Amino acid sequence: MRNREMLKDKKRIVIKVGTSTITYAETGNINLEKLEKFVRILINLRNKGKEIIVVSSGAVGIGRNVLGVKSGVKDRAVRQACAAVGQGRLMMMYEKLFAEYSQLTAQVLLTKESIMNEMCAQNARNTFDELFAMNVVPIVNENDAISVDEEAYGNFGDNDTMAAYVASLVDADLLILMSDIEGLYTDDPKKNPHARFVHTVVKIDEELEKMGKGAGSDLGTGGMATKIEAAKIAVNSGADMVIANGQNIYTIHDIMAGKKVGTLFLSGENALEMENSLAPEREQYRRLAKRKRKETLSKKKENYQAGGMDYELHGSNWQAS
Ligand SMILES: Nc1ncnc2c1ncn2[C@@H]1O[C@H](COP(=O)(O)OP(=O)(O)O)[C@@H](O)[C@H]1O
Ligand SMILES: N[C@@H](CCC(=O)OP(=O)(O)O)C(=O)O
Repeated sequence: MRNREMLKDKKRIVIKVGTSTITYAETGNINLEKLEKFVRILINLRNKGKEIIVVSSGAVGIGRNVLGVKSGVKDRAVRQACAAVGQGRLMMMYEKLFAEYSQLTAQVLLTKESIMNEMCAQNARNTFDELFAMNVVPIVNENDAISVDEEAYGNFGDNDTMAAYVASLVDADLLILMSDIEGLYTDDPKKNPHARFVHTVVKIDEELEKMGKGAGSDLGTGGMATKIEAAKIAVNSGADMVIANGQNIYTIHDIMAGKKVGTLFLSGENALEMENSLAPEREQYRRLAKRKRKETLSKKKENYQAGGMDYELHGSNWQAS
């Protein structure tokens, strides 16, 4: 379990790619080479018998690019128009690439209501089940052209949490978020050079939540904060989650092979197993640390004695008096 072997056996997998993964940051154009590789990886996973759902961002970025709209436009109608144009272009590219391997795809555009309203959610669940039965790969995005943030349910705004809701809706056992960074650090490494990488998360607590800051680029939405939100939803629904760098899209192979790439968030059952398996190692470490502390203390005492100095015990530490 601890060496991520269990990832090999995952059957129903939701894979989310961010705008930064499928477009060139400098030009905003689609990265065709990467998209093609991505599609091949997905078909290969299908060939292995996995059930795949793709959550793909990119509608707004691609639409902006083809319409020549400058980045950073905040006007909602413009953004939604960009999404409407971009979504078509995005889907056309996926269709074309999947068709090369005779793999059928389906566009599923969701709103927050379609997940939060139990009747809509049941409909969506039935649709996904039917698509799986028909061997179709669903390609999901938020219905950006119509979703608004003021109404009863609001909108997702970011595909990280939406992908987690989708994973929960279809009872996926793994959610993979391909990002522009290799995973979670203790702080945004673009701003804090001392940030350390986190390989595995067993428990999402307040301290961990504080690590996740906003997006690091103009293209990204949500940053690490929404990915931690997504992790909470995923692990609570019983799916493990991995955040990895989409720069090298073949990393998906490594994840599925159980290699130690990205940050793995363990779901309840797996987290418990990990905790238990770590217990003897922790105990061993505690004993070792205690022995080392004792050795250091007696060395200190010896040094005081050798130097003819007076010393006394302060708490559990020898200090010169
Ligand atoms: N604790 C953190 N660890 C890693 N990245 C972080 C952290 N806090 C904020 N970030 C930022 O989140 C970004 C990734 O999210 P985002 O910009 O939404 O891109 P994407 O949509 O490609 O996932 C990183 O590039 C980084 O700048
Ligand atoms: N639904 C939006 C993407 C929102 C989003 O989360 O974007 P990203 O941070 O690039 O994954 C779109 O397709 O442009």
